[in-house]
Amino acid sequence: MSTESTPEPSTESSTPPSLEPVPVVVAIDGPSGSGKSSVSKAVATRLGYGYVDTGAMYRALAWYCLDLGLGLTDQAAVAQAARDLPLELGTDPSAPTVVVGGTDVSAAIRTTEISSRVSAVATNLDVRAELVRRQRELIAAVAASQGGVVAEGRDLTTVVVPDATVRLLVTASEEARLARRSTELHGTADAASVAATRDQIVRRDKDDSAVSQFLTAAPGVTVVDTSDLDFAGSVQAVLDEVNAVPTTR
Ligand SMILES: Nc1ncnc2c1ncn2[C@@H]1O[C@H](COP(=O)(O)OP(=O)(O)OP(=O)(O)O)[C@@H](O)[C@H]1O
Ligand SMILES: Nc1ccn([C@H]2C[C@H](O)[C@@H](COP(=O)(O)O)O2)c(=O)n1
Repeated sequence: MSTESTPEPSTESSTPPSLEPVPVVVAIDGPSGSGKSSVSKAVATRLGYGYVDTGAMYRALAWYCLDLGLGLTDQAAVAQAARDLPLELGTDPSAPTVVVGGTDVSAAIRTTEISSRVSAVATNLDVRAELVRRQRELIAAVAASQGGVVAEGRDLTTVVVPDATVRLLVTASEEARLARRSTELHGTADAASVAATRDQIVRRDKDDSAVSQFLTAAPGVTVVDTSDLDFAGSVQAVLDEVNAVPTTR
């Protein structure tokens, strides 16, 4: 007779497998002056994520082309410059930096000259192909290394990372956007200052919207309208959207 005992049925409880965090990609688009850059930086800081400012890449290219003496409407030369662009983008949301060929151009790319001329390079489709390729690589690397990334611009939700964890269109009325940019540039939103700001908001959005959808939300993209929110309220509205999405698998 065998002395071996019959194995008891397993008494293990049916504990669910532990959930692993997945790298989070928050994609934010919006028109000029909607507050997407400042809100994205604040959200990334709060969440401990990296920050990718894709507009800074188009601005850096415009700066590089002007520094080389290229005409921004010379499509082939500007596209070649995009492929050659020696760009390093710092992704710390509390101190994002933009370096081209060893020169820190973080401030130089924010001048009125670059703001008013950058659409000429951003509407060059060969430029977009090259910069979108670089943006996808950078976003994936930052998300993997930091657990999450907030990336913002005009075509993140539709072209660059349409499969992002969270897809938002941060917008505001034209009146609110003009007032914000006017206050930022001139310290006031009086009629003369707002009029002087129109090119940077209205004309630029018209030009940029010829190649990207950021005036209306694409299917699956959530609109965050900040027209009646203060800055802290805008940050909280975006955080609420991010926190509503499961980030484990
Ligand atoms: N409720 C608000 N939400 C967000 N930003 C606000 C708000 N009120 C004022 N601002 C200010 O609006 C200005 C414009 O914001 P920001 O530069 O982030 O816009 P943007 O959408 O990134 O513009 P652009 O695409 O032209 O760079 C900033 O000075 C910001 O502090
Ligand atoms: N994903 C992007 C980001 C930016 N642009 C264009 C739009 C602007 O004219 C320019 C600079 O952007 P900003 O720094 O003002 O946000 O680049 C784009 O076409 N696509």
